Amino acid sequence: MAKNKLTREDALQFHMQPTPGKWEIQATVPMTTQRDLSLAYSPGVAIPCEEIFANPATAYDYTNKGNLVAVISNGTAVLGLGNLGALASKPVMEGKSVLFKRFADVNSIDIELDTEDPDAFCNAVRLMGPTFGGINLEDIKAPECFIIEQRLKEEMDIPVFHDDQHGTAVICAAGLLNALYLSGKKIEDVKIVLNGAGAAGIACLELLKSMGARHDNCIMADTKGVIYQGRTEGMNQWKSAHAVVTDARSLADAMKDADVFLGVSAKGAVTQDMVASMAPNPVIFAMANPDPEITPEEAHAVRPDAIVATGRSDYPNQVNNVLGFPYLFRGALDIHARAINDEMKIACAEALAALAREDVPDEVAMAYGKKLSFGRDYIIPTPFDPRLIHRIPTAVARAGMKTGVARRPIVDMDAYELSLKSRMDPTASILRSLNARARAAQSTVVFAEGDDPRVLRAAVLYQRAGMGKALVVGRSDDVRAKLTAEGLAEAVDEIEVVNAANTIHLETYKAFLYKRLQRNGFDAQDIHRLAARDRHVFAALMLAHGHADGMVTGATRKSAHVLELINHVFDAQPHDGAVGVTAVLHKGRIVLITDTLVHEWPDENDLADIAERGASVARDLGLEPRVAFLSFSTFGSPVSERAEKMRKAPVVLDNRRVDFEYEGEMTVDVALNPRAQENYPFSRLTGPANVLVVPARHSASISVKLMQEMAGATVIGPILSGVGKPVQICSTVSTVNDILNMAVIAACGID
Ligand SMILES: NC(=O)C1=CN([C@@H]2O[C@H](COP(=O)(O)OP(=O)(O)OC[C@H]3O[C@@H](n4cnc5c(N)ncnc54)[C@H](OP(=O)(O)O)[C@@H]3O)[C@@H](O)[C@H]2O)C=CC1
Ligand SMILES: CC(=O)C(=O)O
Ligand SMILES: [Mg+2]
Repeated sequence: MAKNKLTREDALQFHMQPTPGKWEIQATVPMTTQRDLSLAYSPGVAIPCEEIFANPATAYDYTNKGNLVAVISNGTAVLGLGNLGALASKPVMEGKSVLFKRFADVNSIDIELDTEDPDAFCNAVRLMGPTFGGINLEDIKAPECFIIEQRLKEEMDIPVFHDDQHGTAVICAAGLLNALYLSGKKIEDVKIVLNGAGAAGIACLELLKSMGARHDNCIMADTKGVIYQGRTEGMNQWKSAHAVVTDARSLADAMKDADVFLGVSAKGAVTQDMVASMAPNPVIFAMANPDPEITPEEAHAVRPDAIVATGRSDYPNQVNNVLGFPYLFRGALDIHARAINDEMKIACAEALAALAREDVPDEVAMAYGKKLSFGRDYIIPTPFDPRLIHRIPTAVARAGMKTGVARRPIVDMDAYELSLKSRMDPTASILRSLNARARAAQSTVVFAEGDDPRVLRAAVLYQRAGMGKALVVGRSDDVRAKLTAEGLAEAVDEIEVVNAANTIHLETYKAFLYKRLQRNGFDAQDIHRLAARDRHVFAALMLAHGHADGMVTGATRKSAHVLELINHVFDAQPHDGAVGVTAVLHKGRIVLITDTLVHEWPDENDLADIAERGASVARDLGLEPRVAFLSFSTFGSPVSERAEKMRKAPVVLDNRRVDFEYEGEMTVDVALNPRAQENYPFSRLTGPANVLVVPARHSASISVKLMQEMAGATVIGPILSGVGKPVQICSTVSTVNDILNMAVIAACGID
């Protein structure tokens, strides 16, 4: 079943926030000083221009050409939505660009050309050749796409690849190899019916035939029905090449006794009756996007013996070209290929099929919240498989070198494989695995501030993402009005609103609170006010009594105030061992900064406690902790009274015999930079620190906010640790995503 229900509103919000669209450009060189300007621009820029003029191959050394791919469309076949035109295709093309970056670290820009004329299209693309290392054509309808691709391949000296044709064919072939293996059938013997005789359909059938499928066993159909020999209506030369002698005229006729159905046509093109008439153990790839020809539920209802795949990410077996184009181009770019040829495509298909049969690493299981193993529901690797980046491009590059399209062959393949591994951003996998853990935990999270639209959105997202149950503290009519104003009216019935008026536990909560606070100047009336009217306290009481597994608050009030209120219910004071740990993610690195919430001016013993909590949170996030005690001096120089406690804290830890690395005092550059660390060979850190213990809360706050504002770092936290229950306090400037991240941390039980 499709698990993660997406609404139109979700999709539109995603595309609007934080800025319209899905990507932006950043400089990779410093652009701060006069000298930087003179190098990046005139006069310095003249030198590489002259070098490239003298030797064009050096464009790969002095410009971004070698890692830049254009995603180009005219919008004539946008997914399965039809001819929406150039402008409306832009979200898909921006999407392909970010997939290039995310999965294979290929820089990519989208270009939408407002023409249906193949000549005009080819001219525009050809003239852009010098800019790019490769051209990925996308969502251009058949038959024009065949003419365009063929011409551009002839006219350009960089890879030109129509993703909907060859990307789809490669993934379809990989999935089919494995599906047939599982159903005990051979490609030479099976009867294949393919619906949709366009870009994807023609290319799929051609590749499968080159891999052994027999012409007479393959029937192709389009909107006019079966493409039989002698048909004249709606034909073209590409369809004619696949016409067969057959009595079948409709798709239903063709599907009778078929072993394989491949759909690259449109939503709902296949009925349950058609599926029911197929041969035993049928293979059904309903690849139309965004909605398949038939859903897996519908297909399985009539044929439980079928292996079913779709193009979507919310069902098992996603047969989608996202598994192909990033890695095909990565391999091609890395050998400065002139083209992506058939051998490279087949190498890609075989490598993907082989990968799916291997043991799946735990990391992937974490990302998907379940163990995957080769079988009917796992015939093809999942897009988040971290092995793809080093396994597929190497296979593609090898095939390219063997077939002579490499301008710069790779000499050391082992080193190449290693360099591919290091391209991927480890922070992405941390966030992904937290999400997966939350999904597996299915925790009930109480969102204390149900009067804030950001909180409501986060609560709805939490629940819709299948993480568990979201409870929001608030008044039902107010929540309803706010959700409706946010365009989320249908979510009103999805999330549960909780408050003092609708709980049966109010008296229990009050008794608990009275017991804790009666000797601190609180009388019965104060207790009633706190328990019944303060949403932070009410949510904390729910958590304390096991009526929720985690709580999130702090979006509407300063964290110090919120912490004070939480302290009525939990022991979250400095002397209780509570600590705030903030994760800062930037440029593929993650560091935890602590204490960002509880201790104003910790002494050396507090600092040692803080280090222990920081190390524990690091382990919870999947990091092996290396703790640095930070100051403005390193190992006693310069001497300063203010640095004294940072010098003493490691000594306190020495006596505690903790099981993680720590060192200090040191400046932040020594903590983070391995070269700066070389000056201190006696240091006990074996690498850059990932937990930074700072001298005071104000320095913590300054560091985190500086990273956020100046560098655009992603900040998660402060994660409140040491309270014994997952209470997470976000900041008043939190976005919906920040609040959701805190809910995920709470849901994972990190405390
Ligand atoms: N999963 C994946 O990775 C991919 C999936 N696709 C999907 O494949 C589909 C086609 O894309 P593409 O090849 O680029 O588009 P094209 O426009 O090039 O081709 C579409 C083809 O589908 C046929 N068709 C359309 N509707 C029906 C129908 N109801 N019954 C039978 N045939 C139909 C058309 O028939 P006619 O010739 O008679 O007009 C045409 O032959 C889309 O849904 C797209 O999302 C595409 C690429 C990748
Ligand atoms: C996946 C894709 O490229 C398409 O559906 O068009
Ligand atoms: Mg496409």
